[in-house]
Amino acid sequence: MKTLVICIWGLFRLCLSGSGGRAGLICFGAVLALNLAGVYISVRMIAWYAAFYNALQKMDAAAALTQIGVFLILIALGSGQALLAIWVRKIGIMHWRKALTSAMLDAWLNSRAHWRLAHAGHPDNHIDNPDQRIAEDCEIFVRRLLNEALDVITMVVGLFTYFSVLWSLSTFSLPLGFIGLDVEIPRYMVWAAPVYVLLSSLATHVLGARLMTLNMEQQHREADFRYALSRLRETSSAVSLQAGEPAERRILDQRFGRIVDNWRHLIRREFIVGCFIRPYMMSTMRLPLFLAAPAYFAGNVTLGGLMQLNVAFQQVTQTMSWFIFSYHDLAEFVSAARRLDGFRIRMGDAARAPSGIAVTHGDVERLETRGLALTSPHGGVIARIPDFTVSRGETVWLRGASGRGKSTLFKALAGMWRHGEGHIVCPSGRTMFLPQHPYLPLGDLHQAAVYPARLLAEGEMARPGERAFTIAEAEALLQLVGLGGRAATWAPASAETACAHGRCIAHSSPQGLSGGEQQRLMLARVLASAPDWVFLDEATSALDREAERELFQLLRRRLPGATLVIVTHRPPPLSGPVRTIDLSWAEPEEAVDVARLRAATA
Ligand SMILES: Nc1ncnc2c1ncn2[C@@H]1O[C@H](COP(=O)(O)OP(=O)(O)OP(=O)(O)O)[C@@H](O)[C@H]1O
Repeated sequence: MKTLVICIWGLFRLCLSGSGGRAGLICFGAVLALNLAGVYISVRMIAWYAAFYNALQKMDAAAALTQIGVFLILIALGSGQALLAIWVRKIGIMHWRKALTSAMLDAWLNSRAHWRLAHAGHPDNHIDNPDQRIAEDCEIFVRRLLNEALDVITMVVGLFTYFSVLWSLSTFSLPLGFIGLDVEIPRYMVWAAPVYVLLSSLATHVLGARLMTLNMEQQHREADFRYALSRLRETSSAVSLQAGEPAERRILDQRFGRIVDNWRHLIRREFIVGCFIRPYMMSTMRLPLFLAAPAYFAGNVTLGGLMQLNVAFQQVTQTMSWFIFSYHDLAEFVSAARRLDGFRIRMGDAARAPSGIAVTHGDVERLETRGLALTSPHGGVIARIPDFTVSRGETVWLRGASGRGKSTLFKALAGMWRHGEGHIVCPSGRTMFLPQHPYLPLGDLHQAAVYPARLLAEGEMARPGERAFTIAEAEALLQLVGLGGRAATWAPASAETACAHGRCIAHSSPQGLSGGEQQRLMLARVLASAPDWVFLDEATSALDREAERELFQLLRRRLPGATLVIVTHRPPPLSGPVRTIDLSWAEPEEAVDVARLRAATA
């Protein structure tokens, strides 16, 4: 329980971060005030019952007519209060969700936690479906937090109010002579309400305890299924070419089957809890009438008083029954909070994870590795890298057989790969790594050409110090790499549209470009970024020899002072001097003592 409170408090503090947090707090206060106004209207409504039914009992038509007018005013006020509270509540949810999502995105993207979590290696550090946690759990957490917190506060205030009304109305006692006891229970209607609710809450908890775990599991399985579907959408060309649809279907069926399995348990459990909650809800409407009937027949209370008592009792039981009615919502809230908190902790751990490889930043002139050994996350040795130094302006070909650790070496040079030992002195200038598999971001082709820089909208100016490009500049870059005019005609195979800067753009998928075209696009990005150091990991493997030669010459012409570190399986077709560093002999001769590495870096 203590850890749950700490976890909810930690997430709540994230909701309060930034300007959205303050705006959400103001909304919270406004809804609270409206809810308290709602309690006041309910108390007036209880009094109305006595006035109206007494007027009916006395056959006083004029008084009854007046009470109908009062009723209409109360209904108008109550409806206005309820609608306004819902509206402000939703605005508050929006503000806090924005703050929480932003904090989660920061944690996920900063310190490359997103990469480290995906490549954690150890199953204990693995985190499933971060997309679901950020998109869905943040929304559930904020919505439930705001709703339940407001309900609890309103409930406590309402409870005192309704209780005092019930106390003032229940002046009569219940003689227990009918069960042979010579005692009376004074104000028995007051005691009946909490006893009834407490027993019912206990029963609900016992019956519904498993709902929490089942709900959590359901969200987890739903996210797994969604992930498989979106992955199929992204890789549909590869699946189709290999006629992999039946295999995909099997995977999807299996994942959906897991949803159905859990769903069955969930439905069964909800049914069991419902078997209790339904009659409970219905009985609270009539129970007070039955309980107060002896007092009515004994002449201790009028018809109006009976109706007033009925409503006051209902208000007390309904308010106290918050726990019972909200059980499902609370279960969902707790599971979302736990998932989010687990995610937050893992992201923090991933960002702080010690590295066996010491990376320091020297001057812009030099890249150096000393005693570098790369291991897998599980500790197996991937490669020992021979010591090498690369100077500014050089062109270096890193060669080595497939699987020798070239891409992993690049990741280590980029400061991402932490498993292993040794020392890297990185150059301090602007660096760019082109990965082996081209990446196309969401957005149009112009945006993709200047990624990760920003594409300016028509007439927009770059912010001071910002690297941003106009559409004309992006088009010029595309022309340089042989993709001129493609942005206008390009219709990606699976496109969805979204509106940005007032115009609709196609969300691209790699299927819209050939492999070679995707690599050309990546090289346009290098020209846009104009880095001092360029690391190309088989970045031209899909191009024919002539196109490869042209593009390398283009790179050299446009970036004459840049260092090119190239990983390819065939010699890069460059006319100038190219130094070769051979990684082939870098096969491990002995296993790296991973325990020693961990101890050294802890
Ligand atoms: N996250 C990881 N977990 C475990 N092993 C990994 C991981 N990433 C890479 N490896 C292993 O490290 C070895 C080197 O992989 P890497 O991709 O660096 O090779 P490469 O030299 O670039 O190969 P290729 O020329 O085929 O692209 C491979 O055996 C690979 O399975």
